[in-house]
Amino acid sequence: MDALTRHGRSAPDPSPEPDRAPAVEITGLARGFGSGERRVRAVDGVDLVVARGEVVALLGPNGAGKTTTLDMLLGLSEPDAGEVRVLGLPPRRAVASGRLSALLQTGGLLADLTVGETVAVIAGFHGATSRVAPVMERTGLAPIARRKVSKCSGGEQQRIKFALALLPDPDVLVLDEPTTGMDVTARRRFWEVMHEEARGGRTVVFATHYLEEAEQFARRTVVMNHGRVVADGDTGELRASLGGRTVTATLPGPDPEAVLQRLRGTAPLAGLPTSGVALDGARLRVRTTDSDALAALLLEIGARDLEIAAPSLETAFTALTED
Ligand SMILES: Nc1ncnc2c1ncn2[C@@H]1O[C@H](COP(=O)(O)OP(=O)(O)OP(=O)(O)O)[C@@H](O)[C@H]1O
Repeated sequence: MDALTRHGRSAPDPSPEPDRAPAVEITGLARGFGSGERRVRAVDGVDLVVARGEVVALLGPNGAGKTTTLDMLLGLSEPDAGEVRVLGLPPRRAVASGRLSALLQTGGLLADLTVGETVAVIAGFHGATSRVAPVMERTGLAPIARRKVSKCSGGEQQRIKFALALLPDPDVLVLDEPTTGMDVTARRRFWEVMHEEARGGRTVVFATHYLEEAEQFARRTVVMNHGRVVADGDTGELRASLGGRTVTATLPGPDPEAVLQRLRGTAPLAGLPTSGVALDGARLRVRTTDSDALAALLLEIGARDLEIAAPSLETAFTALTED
């Protein structure tokens, strides 16, 4: 059996893990830095339950509290308040038993070792030497196994860290901005591998700045801002949460302004907020909940190049996190 499959775990975990405990259970989590006036509430009352096998994207602007949350999820720092359980266990026990691992932004690699040596040494710590070859293969490191870590690009070093995170065959994988430094091809390859891992039943929680990564990869997205969860749900629904569609078309005739004025008095444009209507030259752009009726009206008056688009996740994200 492929050493990477989810069913080949040879050493059963002796911990008294409740069978049905969720992959991640975070309750009332809080953590601040500094004191007095300067106190920053980095994480300010976060509740989050992630079911086993879920893939969840954690989105938020810089300083939203994502890394601080992930650090506590991994047992790297202690909360001021609240509790974290991973598979029913305190995070450190989950890490010690190899059921939880991570690819973090920080944490160095030893520059003088080769890629192959790095993976082999860490595999030794985990008692997972049989997984070295399949993990190297899966993460695309086999062709550069003899290269010194110091000669690897930023993206390659991320792949090495990813390989190290896979070595213990974890049930829960936490990734903090995993594709930083990777070019487009490497990012695509990385997510292909992650898809395979998730299909195999691993739970994946990842923080990212790339909205398209959440959109393409995570069925569920959690948006954080100022240390709190401001949205949590199906990624597609979140995208559509602003409601409506954007309808764009080129207006006919020499005086688009006058055409727009006339349209303004007609349903469904009549009554729409001005902020949702923009005219750039002859190109009209309208956000509306009745895109069918608007499209019909525009075609009727001879508008051209009609486009109807759902709001992007980026639009939803900006609306959710702007102050
Ligand atoms: N060790 C620390 N000491 C003081 N302040 C900190 C510390 N770690 C984080 N903070 C502050 O806590 C807040 C949350 O930071 P955090 O790194 O968790 O955000 P983030 O969402 O991961 O941001 P980014 O996307 O930039 O990585 C920020 O205001 C940050 O400056």
